[in-house]
Amino acid sequence: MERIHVAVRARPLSLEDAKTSPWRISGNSIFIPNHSFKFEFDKIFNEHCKTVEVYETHIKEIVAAAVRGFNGTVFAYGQTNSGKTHTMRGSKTEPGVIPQAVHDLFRMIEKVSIPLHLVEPGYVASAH
Ligand SMILES: Nc1ncnc2c1ncn2[C@@H]1O[C@H](COP(=O)(O)OP(=O)(O)OP(=O)(O)O)[C@@H](O)[C@H]1O
Repeated sequence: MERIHVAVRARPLSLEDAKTSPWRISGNSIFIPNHSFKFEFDKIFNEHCKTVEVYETHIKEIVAAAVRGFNGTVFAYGQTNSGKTHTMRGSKTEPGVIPQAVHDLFRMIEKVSIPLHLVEPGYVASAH
């Protein structure tokens, strides 16, 4: 995996927004029809994707690498209401990547033979 991986997650639009949003997704690109620009990303998850897919695609391996001693960071960036909390924290019905990572982390720790691990959880949310 590349050292830095940039993925976009599109969230479902309201009916009103869907009428006016000019943006279209094609593969891993976002564009406005009849305009020359096109923005390419490592991965685009469309509005139908579930958080588990986001987690399984890129984040699970970062958690696994952390257990092997590698540093890793996952952060969500976006305008207000774009779905950062939905993706990171989630809900009971659709857990976010944080609860999925914590679950996996302890499952992986149980399996390795090193007797002692120190887990120091932290969570930072910033609004500017
Ligand atoms: N992929 C999604 N599927 C369904 N609903 C979503 C999705 N992403 C976000 N939402 C809903 O959209 C609303 C805004 O999402 P959320 O609170 O996660 O945004 P945010 O980026 O954390 O906003 P803020 O920066 O203002 O805290 C919430 O009601 C959330 O449940």
